[in-house]
Formats: sequence, C-alpha cells, structure tokens
Amino acid sequence: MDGAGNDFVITDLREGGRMTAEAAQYLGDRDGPFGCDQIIVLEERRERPFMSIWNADGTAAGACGNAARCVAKILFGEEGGEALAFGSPSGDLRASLQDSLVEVDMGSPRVDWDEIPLAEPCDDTSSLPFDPALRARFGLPSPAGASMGNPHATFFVDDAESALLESFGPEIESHPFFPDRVNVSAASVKDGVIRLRTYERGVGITAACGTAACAALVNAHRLGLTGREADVVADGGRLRIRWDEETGHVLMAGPTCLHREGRF
Ligand SMILES: N[C@@H](CCC[C@H](N)C(=O)O)C(=O)O
Repeated sequence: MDGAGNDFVITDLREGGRMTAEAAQYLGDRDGPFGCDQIIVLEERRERPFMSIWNADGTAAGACGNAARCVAKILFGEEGGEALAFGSPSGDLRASLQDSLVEVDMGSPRVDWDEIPLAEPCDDTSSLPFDPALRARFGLPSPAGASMGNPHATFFVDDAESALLESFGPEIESHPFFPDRVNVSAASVKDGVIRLRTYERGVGITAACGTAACAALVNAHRLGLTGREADVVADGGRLRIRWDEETGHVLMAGPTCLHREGRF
C-alpha cells in the first residue's frame, strides 16, 4: 500500500510468525522482488490489532503516520464502522473515515530536548543550536525539533523544492546531535500551505512522511508561520494536519492506496 506515495509492504502476522531485521531489509530492498520505504507488521497484542514498523534498512521505528492510515483502512475493511483504534509502538491510535480519506489521531507532539531526543539540553527546541558549520555549508537555518513518537528536525527554508536534501539529509540523519538519528525535512510556507520534503531515517528521500508533516505543522505553528491547521504538500500527495487546541493531539488526514494483495 501507499499513503501519499510513502510505500509499504504490510505483512499480516496476526496468526503467527515474526519479522526480523534481515527479513525487513529483504522486503525493503528496491533491487529485490518487493521494495518499499517501511515494512509494517500487523500483530495481535492484548486481543487487539497492533502495528509494528521497520524501516527499509532493517531498523525499528516508533511511529509512521502514512502507514497508520493504511493499517486503519485495512481494519475498516474488516470491521466496518467509521471509527476504530489499534496499537502502535508510540501508543494507541484512533482513526476515522472522512469521505475518501482516513484521519488518524497521532497523539501529542513532544518538544522537550530529552524527548526528541537531543544530545544536549536546549530550552527552545523551535530553534536548535545545531552544528553552525554544517548549516553554513548548506545555507540552512537552525532547525526546529519535535517528536511524534519518532524524532524530526524541520528546516524552514525559502524554497523546499530547491533544498539540497539529498546532500544534507544523510549527514544530518546520523549527526551526533541526534543520538537516535533523525528524520530530516525541508519546509517552506506559502499562503498558509506547507511544502515539505523529507529524508527519512533508515530510508532516504521519500515521497511523503506523515509524522514529518505533523512535526512540520507543530513547528510551523510554534514559530508563528501558520495557524494550528494547514495542508502539507509532499512530493506524493497532500495531507491535512491539525494540532487540536483542546486535546493537544495532532490529527492527520490523507489518502491511502492498495496496490497488490495476496500470499507471496
Ligand atoms: N514514513 C513514516 C515514518 C517512518 C519512520 C521513520 N523513518 C523513522 O525512522 O522514524 C511516516 O509516514 O510517518
């Protein structure tokens, strides 16, 4: 399946079996028979569905927004109804159907330095004291940090289209400033819309990253660049993100697409 172009192999192991790092690498390898950004495993935990998440490089991830919509779509197909919940590594997720889109409540963002996490204390994580020499090399501003259950650094630039993400993405992803590595995004805001491109931890450049879109909206709002709601336009599609004032949760609505289904 894919969500806004972010593609997944979703394996249903609710009746048994287990994923390994090696199997995830095999399924994620674009030179192999499958190839995808993430490998999602549907499991049964405490008598309810649970999604676990593996990046194409075989590492585990704490959250995946676009895959959460795809998993919700599968479960809606099985259970019917218009709202449901399932487990994920970063907590229970609630999903609802909104016409042709799926909306998922991605929970509360975390913006304290040790929750992102960063290697050193920082009072204002909307403007991180991140490697000035590296930033100067690529003409980048201070990034804003946030966790959506996984770590994100958002660089607000004049033009996300022309940002050299393929050059600075890999360097920043594994920079010691981010001890758990980081998902790296270039964002620009125009007329209230966020244009976003992401270099995903454990993957590389993606067509879209749902949690990066959530982090971008949270960081844009913290910096006074948008309100609490905005469309986020990735290479592969458009997501609607809202940071609810009452609950503090981030809601993400977007498309899902099934490509191929069967026993392989
Ligand atoms: N594609 C995802 C994020 C997947 C995990 C990420 N690469 C990480 O390691 O944190 C999304 O849609 O959020």
